[in-house]
Amino acid sequence: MDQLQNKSLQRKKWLMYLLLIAIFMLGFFERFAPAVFAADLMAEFQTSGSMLGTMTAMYFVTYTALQIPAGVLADRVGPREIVGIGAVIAGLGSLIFSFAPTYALVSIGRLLVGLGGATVFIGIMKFNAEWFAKERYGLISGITLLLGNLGAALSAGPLAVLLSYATWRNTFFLTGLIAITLGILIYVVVRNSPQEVGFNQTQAVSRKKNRNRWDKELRSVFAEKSVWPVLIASVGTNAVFYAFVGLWGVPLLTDSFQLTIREASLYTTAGLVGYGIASVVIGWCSDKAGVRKPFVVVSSVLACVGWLGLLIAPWQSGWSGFLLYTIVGVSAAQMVVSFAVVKEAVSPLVAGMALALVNAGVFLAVGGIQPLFGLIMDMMSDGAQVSGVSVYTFTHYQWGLGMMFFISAVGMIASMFVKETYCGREIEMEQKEVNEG
Ligand SMILES: NCCCC[C@H](N)C(=O)NCC(=O)O
Repeated sequence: MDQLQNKSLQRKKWLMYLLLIAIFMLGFFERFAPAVFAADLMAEFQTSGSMLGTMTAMYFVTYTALQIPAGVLADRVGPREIVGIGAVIAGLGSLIFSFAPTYALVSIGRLLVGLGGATVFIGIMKFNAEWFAKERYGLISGITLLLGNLGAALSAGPLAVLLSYATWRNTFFLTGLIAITLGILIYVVVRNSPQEVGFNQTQAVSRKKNRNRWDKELRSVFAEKSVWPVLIASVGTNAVFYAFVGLWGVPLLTDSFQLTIREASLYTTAGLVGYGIASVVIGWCSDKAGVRKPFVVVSSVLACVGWLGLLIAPWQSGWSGFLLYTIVGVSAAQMVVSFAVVKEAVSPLVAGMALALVNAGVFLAVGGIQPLFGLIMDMMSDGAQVSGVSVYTFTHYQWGLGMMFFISAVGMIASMFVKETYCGREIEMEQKEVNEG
């Protein structure tokens, strides 16, 4: 390939990546935006908090349930089709949400947003695997997760400001239109691999050559021993962190140290910022070093240190609290290397399924850890309530933190069993040996 061709290929690749990342960020925005509208939604539909929770949870349930099918489709059909169509479905869901006159219809809208959105992350990770050099997979995965989380951050602060000018209906109407437009553009512009635009310099194996049955392949991914330690290690770092910042991280500080919600959110923000920055740094460092496992193990150890610190160290609100929240956030960036390991441990033909399995596992774990944390605190509390709301002290939270430490310790043990994939070079060497032999 001459220099001119290479330049044109690079331009096309980044344009396609930009379109995909735009819909990924929009998806993250939609995922968390209902939190900002909670009061408006409850008032408009005359719902209780639990009904509102059920409606917003529809997104997560659908999203999680569809991860594996999305992985199968990413491998068998391709990112262009699944993300393009998924974005249009999510956009239609968002439009229905914005017009819905009833609770039932607003819930259907939310469900469609989850259904369409479920294809996006796995689609991008598959696209990255096909289009970017394997030596850069860690870095590009880190950048992808960082940008997605930026979409989540936009749904918190800036959306709250925007709400003084626009209603939730206008906001979802606009995001719906943007999602549909992006979906169409993705379908038209994105190509699944460089071969599709006439270049033949990728490590990807053409889907056309794959005549295996998808269910057999999926079973082979579930049976792949090297995937499970990665998943357990990721639960011990990433799932515990998400479960904490998503629910218990703020009340722990307001109940134990009498901080305001605004002050307490600064600590979870510190964790998220640490997570975002560390995602890019760990991906880059792992690519540069040419190894994955040491980064997985060190992150798991860091998670244990962070949770143990929150559990037994004499920390307070202030720098010590910020430090511990940041440590558990930084450790969660292990996910970037975890995704790279599973992608490299399996054949490129089933990379989407393997990535989906780990992502779905982490989502499921977050959904389990959050109520378990509350349940443990309820079991340990004397049932004291103020205006019908349970009152917890730091001692109650310590039981929940103990569970977090336990999960991270199990993850750390699992991390020792993670396979070293040498950034994909191992598979390449094995394939070379097979070809030569
Ligand atoms: N509830 C959040 C789980 C996060 C899992 C994983 N770290 C992630 O960010 N996945 C990206 C996605 O949007 O699926």
